[in-house]
Amino acid sequence: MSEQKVLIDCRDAALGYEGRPIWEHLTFQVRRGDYLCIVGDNGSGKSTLLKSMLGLLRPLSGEIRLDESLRRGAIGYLPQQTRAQKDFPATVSEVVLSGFLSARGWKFFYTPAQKSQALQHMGKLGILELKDKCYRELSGGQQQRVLLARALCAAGDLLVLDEPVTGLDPAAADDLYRTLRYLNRTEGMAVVMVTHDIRSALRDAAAILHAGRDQWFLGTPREYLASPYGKRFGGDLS
Ligand SMILES: Nc1ncnc2c1ncn2[C@@H]1O[C@H](COP(=O)(O)OP(=O)(O)OP(=O)(O)O)[C@@H](O)[C@H]1O
Repeated sequence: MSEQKVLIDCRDAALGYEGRPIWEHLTFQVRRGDYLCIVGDNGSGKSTLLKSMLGLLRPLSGEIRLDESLRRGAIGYLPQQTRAQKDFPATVSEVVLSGFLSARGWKFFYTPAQKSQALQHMGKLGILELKDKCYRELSGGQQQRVLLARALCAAGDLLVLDEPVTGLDPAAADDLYRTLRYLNRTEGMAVVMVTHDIRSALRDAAAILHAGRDQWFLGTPREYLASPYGKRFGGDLS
């Protein structure tokens, strides 16, 4: 068992709306350096869980406890992109820097430290040369990198991603996964990702949480493949 700091501690939680639970008796932890993929059919409750993890939806019972830094807003969140966002008329730098908005408080300008951090994140994600370009003129893969750099500005130890490769071609998707592996393995960031890409979940995740209609399953990729949920995919880990 990892000795890393616990970021999210979910204990016997029931999650849902108007008193009707979608998840029941949900218990799991996310620690620094974890890589958790949340999978399951459409409508099975994945977004409901993300909203609860982000503190946007209160559990019906039980509790989801967030580490102090997360409660102060240090969560890098990459939401599903809407069409309107794809057409956002701002430069790449402006979009990346907006990741600091919640930390900026009453100030009107970004601090030199924030500007330099934003440049570092852009460098790390290979988009530095795009910094003065207009966001809406970029490819889908480049846009996701910009949004990831933006999420890193807000992130402390945790990145939360909602179907991040939707609409990307296989090469761009692989690029994004490689970057996430780097952030996870080299920088120790915890990654929590909702995904329909079961192959990448089996390859990269340390744990898979399956949202089922009546019950959920949590285990390693190997345990998942041996479970009734994973057997459906009939794949292997090679
Ligand atoms: N605000 C809400 N109020 C009431 N019910 C909701 C609300 N949001 C979602 N639901 C219901 O909760 C259930 C789970 O929805 P959720 O969006 O969490 O599923 P999902 O697994 O993320 O689906 P998808 O893969 O399609 O994104 C669905 O039956 C949905 O209709």
